[in-house]
Amino acid sequence: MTDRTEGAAAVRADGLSVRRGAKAVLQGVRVEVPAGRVCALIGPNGAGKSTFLEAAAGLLRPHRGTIRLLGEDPGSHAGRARMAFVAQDKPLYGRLTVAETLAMGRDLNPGWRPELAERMLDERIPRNVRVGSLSGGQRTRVALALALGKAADVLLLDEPLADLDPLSRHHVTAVLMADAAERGTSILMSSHVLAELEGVADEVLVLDGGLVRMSGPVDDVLADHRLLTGPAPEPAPGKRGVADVPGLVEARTRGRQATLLVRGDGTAPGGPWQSEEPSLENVLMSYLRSPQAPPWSSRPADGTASTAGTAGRTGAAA
Ligand SMILES: Nc1ncnc2c1ncn2[C@@H]1O[C@H](COP(=O)(O)OP(=O)(O)OP(=O)(O)O)[C@@H](O)[C@H]1O
Repeated sequence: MTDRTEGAAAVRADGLSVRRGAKAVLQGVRVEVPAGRVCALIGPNGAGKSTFLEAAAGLLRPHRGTIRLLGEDPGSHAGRARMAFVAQDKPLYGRLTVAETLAMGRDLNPGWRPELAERMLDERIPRNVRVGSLSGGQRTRVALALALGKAADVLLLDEPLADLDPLSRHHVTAVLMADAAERGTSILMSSHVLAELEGVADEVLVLDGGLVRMSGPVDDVLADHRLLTGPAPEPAPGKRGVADVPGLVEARTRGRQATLLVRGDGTAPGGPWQSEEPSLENVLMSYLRSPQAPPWSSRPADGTASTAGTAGRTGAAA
């Protein structure tokens, strides 16, 4: 690591706007993903996740603002050398065998580490078959092996788990976490598999409509939210309802039972309420279902409107 980039964020976007054709996809994104962490990039279809990853990989240039990868311009030689990117469609040369693909990785990357690449594969992926004849999930494993073998400082992975069976997902996440722990690799990976991010991601970045909805450490996200479950208060004129709860992100009612996700300590009228720490999936689902809830960030420098612990009235969804 050079002095210039020592201590730099894995990815830092400052007022980042990216267009695709005439469409403004990312709109002034300001966010910092710390180095040495596994960050889950979440958001609905069309949110701008792939666009953000492609900008971080130097494949799309900003229309406005900047994006830096470990302090480097991702389009520069230094930026490209420190990063490996696996695109959503996992492009590979179908006519090469798996062994030839790995040999190509070795020839193209001076720091190639064959033992790291091998961790992504197993005996069910024969080395002598053409990549074009592998299943989608097997091709994903080969694309991830190429990325891991490069021994890059930052891995940018676009839906690496999407077409993997449950065992392969488990294997791939274990290999990625081991790489992060052993080499301090920074990993930014998009995913729709929210339940499987728990225990894997230590940071979360949520995009929606090209804007940041949430960013920060998972521990802070969980510590700053509560899940309240109890009898829904009877609506009555002049009486506080669940929609008035301070810091409310989302209220859902089923029959007489209400479940509220609130920021901060979150007290609600009526009750008794059972208060518990939500799962990461609880929190992410509530934010994705409640576009009116203000963004959340533990880092005031990030491009969200409020910070952890600042519970305010945020609206309700039944
Ligand atoms: N090659 C392209 N040309 C023009 N517009 C594009 C192109 N690729 C994506 N877009 C548009 O950019 C927006 C963001 O797309 P992007 O692929 O970044 O979203 P995403 O969050 O990765 O979605 P998904 O979860 O479906 O993969 C969408 O509205 C999409 O229509």
